[in-house]
This record gives sequence, structure tokens and C-alpha cells, in this order.
Amino acid sequence: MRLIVRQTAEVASRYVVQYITTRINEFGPTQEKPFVLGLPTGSSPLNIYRSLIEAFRDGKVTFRHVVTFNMDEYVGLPPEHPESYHSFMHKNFFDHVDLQPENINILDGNAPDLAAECLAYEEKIIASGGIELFLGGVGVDGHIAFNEPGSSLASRTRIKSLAYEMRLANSRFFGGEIDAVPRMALTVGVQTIMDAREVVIIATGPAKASAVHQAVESGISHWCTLSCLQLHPRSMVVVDEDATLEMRVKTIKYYKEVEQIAEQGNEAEQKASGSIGPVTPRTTARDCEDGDLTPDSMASRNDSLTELRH
Ligand SMILES: N[C@@H]1[C@@H](O)[C@H](O)[C@@H](COP(=O)(O)O)O[C@@H]1O
Repeated sequence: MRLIVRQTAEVASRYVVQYITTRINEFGPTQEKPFVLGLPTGSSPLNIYRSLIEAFRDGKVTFRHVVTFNMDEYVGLPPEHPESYHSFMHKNFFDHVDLQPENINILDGNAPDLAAECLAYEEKIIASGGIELFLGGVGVDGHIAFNEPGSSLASRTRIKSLAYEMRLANSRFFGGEIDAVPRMALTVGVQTIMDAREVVIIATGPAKASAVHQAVESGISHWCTLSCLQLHPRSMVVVDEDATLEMRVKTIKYYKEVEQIAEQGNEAEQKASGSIGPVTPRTTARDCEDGDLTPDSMASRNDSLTELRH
């Protein structure tokens, strides 16, 4: 797991946008080989969606051959309800970029057979080639998508009844009325997210500090489903300084050093190849200290991961 720390939420979001647009552009999606992107809702990704729209308008990225899968949706809320995740996504992202409507996938919380809907969603992800990059946010209790504390780390897309705390937290979107928050949702599982070839999480603000501390510095636990990313070969948590308030100074220093070394490696790589422009973070010498892999074997592992991605 990599941790990227930026001073403010805005700068952290810009980092994510730069990262995603570079990944899409380097991938070079086509009709036959689209880039499959997992997407979240919530307030945390709003800056990201705004900047992705800007990047699209400035001609820096196109979503023409991008296929999206959203993380979750409430059960029983009409899609046109202002707080449905369908509405959220169209209002904040889909309606402003060149995504093809048939490439947009969001769980149908009004499907006649909800279990079949969840199964079909998993099958569609596989049929699309698997998710290349899953972008996510995190709840104050460390949940990803609607995988609340206690969710199975092996879970897949399923129906979930929402706990009191979750409904209380989300009542801010329903005029503060907890009874207006649906009691159930459909959500991708922890394992569905883990199956993505890369996972990028944005976490900003002091309210997320405890979740980030647990996920990064503590053990893997179903009480903080974000912590499962410790097992992911290519995951990154991008935070602002406020979200690091509960972390050890030593940990932040470690991750900043890892990033510095990666940047130096990238610069050297760019100089050697004469290329310019943004480069996605690669394995660093420091990463290799975590296991018995040599930089060479890590480099070849990166190459094989790249092959798998394409
Ligand atoms: N299902 C969503 C999650 O995907 C999101 O990460 C979380 C945090 O939202 P926010 O970014 O508004 O704090 O809220 C909901 O529970």
C-alpha cells in the first residue's frame, strides 16, 4: 500500500486526477479494449469529478472508451431521486464528459430480483475484463463502498442492510432526517474491490483520521474494511494532512521518503528515455525492503503486472 500525503484536500484531489488521467492515457483505451474504472459517490470525490470534467474540457483526457462501474446504490430510492447514486453520478460527472451511456454501470436498487442484480453485476465486471482501477472514498468508520464494519473481507456484490451509524452519517444528505435514509443498499463487496488491478482511495479531513490510522498503521480487520488494501499488490491511499492527524510522525516520514525515491527514479527514467510528462508511480527501492524481492525482480514483477493490465 502506498500513502500519498498532500497539504490540502484540493491538492490531494488534483494528485488523484493527474494519476487517473495519466493511467487512462497510458492505457490507450479503444472500443475493443476499454479502460474499466470503478467509481464512488460521497463528498470526498466531488473535487476529483470537478477536475476530471475540467481535464476532459481541456482535451487532456477522453472517456469515450472508458467503462464505469459504480460501487453502490440505495435500495428502493427512485433513480431520479436527488440523493440516489444514479442522480449523484449524472449530476456530478457523467453528464459532463463523453462517456457512452451503454458504458455506464450502476447497480439497480429497484430491480425486481436484487440478488440476481448483484450476481449479474459481478458477471458484467468479469465480462468487461475486470476493473482496471477502482477509485473509492472511505467512511469515518473505515468502510469502503457500503461494506460496513463487520463485513466479510471475502464479500462480493450483495444486498446490505445499513446500520444505524451509517444511516445517521448519511442523513446529512437527506435533510438530517434519519428516517428518510433507505435501510438497505446494494454494494460491491470487499473482494470485488480487491479484484481490481489497482485501488486508489481518497480520504480528506480530520473526520477520516482514525480510519486512515487504522487502515494504514493497524492490522487487517473487518472492523475497518479499508484495511484490506494492505493485501492488495497495487493500492494507494491519497490523503490531506488533516486525515493524517492520528498517524505516527515516523509513518508519514516513511511514506514521504518512499514517494521521494519513486520521484527520483521516475526523473532518472524520463531522462534516460528522453520522455516528458507525468509518470505513474513505480516500485521503489524502499518497497523492496518490505520483502525479499530485489529491485530487478520487482521491476520484472511490475512488467508482468503491466502485461496483465493490458
Ligand atoms: N457508500 C458511500 C461510500 O462509498 C463513501 O466512501 C462514504 C463516505 O462519504 P464521504 O466522502 O461523503 O465522507 O459514504 C457512503 O457510505
